[in-house]
Amino acid sequence: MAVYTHVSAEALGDFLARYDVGELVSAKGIAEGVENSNYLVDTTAGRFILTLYERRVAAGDLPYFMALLDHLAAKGLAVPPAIKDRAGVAIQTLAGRPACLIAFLPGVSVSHPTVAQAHAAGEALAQMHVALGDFAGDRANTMGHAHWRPLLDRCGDGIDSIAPGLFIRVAAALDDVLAAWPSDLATSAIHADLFPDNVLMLGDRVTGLIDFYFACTDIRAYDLAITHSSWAFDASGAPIDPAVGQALLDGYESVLPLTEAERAAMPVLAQGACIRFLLSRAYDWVNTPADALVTRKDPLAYLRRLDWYEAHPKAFTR
Ligand SMILES: Nc1ncnc2c1ncn2[C@@H]1O[C@H](COP(=O)(O)OP(=O)(O)O)[C@@H](O)[C@H]1O
Ligand SMILES: N[C@@H](CCOP(=O)(O)O)C(=O)O
Repeated sequence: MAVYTHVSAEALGDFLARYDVGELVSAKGIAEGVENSNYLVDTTAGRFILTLYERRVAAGDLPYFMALLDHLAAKGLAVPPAIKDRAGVAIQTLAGRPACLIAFLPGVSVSHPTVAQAHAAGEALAQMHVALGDFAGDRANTMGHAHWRPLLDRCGDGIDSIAPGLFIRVAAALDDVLAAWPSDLATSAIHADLFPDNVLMLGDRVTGLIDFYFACTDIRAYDLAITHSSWAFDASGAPIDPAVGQALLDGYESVLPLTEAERAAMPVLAQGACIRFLLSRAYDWVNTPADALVTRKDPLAYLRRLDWYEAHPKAFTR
């Protein structure tokens, strides 16, 4: 459940009155997601998403995220731009939180991607990278590789309560990955969290890419590695049909072929992706009470993926 901030009907009605979006009909908290509070809002003019930014989203980063969404939407990509009120303002304050009213996109996120769906997601990621080639915005990756050791240190010994020996296991993997981390690959704005739950689909068609709140400037192929680490495995971290992971890569390369240097770096980028999500999940696991409303995500699913990438160094070889 991810509704951290309650918005009263009165406050929402006053908020919507700033916009040309009709009258409030209904509003329901959305259970999916872990970062922000999201409501599905129906008005007499249509359907919208109301997002109140919590936790890891800094208000100062919102102009970057909104500019990125406007850039992609202007190029015809299926992303949800924020709606502007009558004064042209997109980033608002509601119930004491930064808040945006966002275009609703149709589609559902798949739990068990098929080959065709993974191929379409890979294509959509590459199309996004192409469209971001001339995006001027810049945001440092606050969850990037330079932050992983400090994050592991902040988890501390507590991480061993998740699995005995986890601290030492992650520290060793981190040493290897940081020693091999590439410094010469193309960078651009990346999504950095394109998990299946952030891709809306109807059948085999991508109808929306959402949740850009980790977007940042980083290695472009790292975005593909993050996406692979989330699409090619099930929720427990076990690899699903290898054809699904391959279809994701094929879909990506049908639009934007990898360079040889990018392909060679994919194993270390994928292991880095595993460490990044293992650590953020572990930090949340250790710091979120087991009875909190939000569902904690399993850090060990990312340890299993890390094990798999380490054991399959040729997974990205043609
Ligand atoms: N623009 C949108 N159109 C349709 N549904 C959306 C949209 N944005 C979010 N959602 C729904 O809300 C859920 C949570 O959104 P998300 O941005 O992933 O939250 P969080 O940032 O908390 O992880 C999504 O899984 C999806 O069901
Ligand atoms: N995708 C991350 C957590 C971020 O959650 P999201 O719902 O905002 O995508 C993970 O699975 O660890």
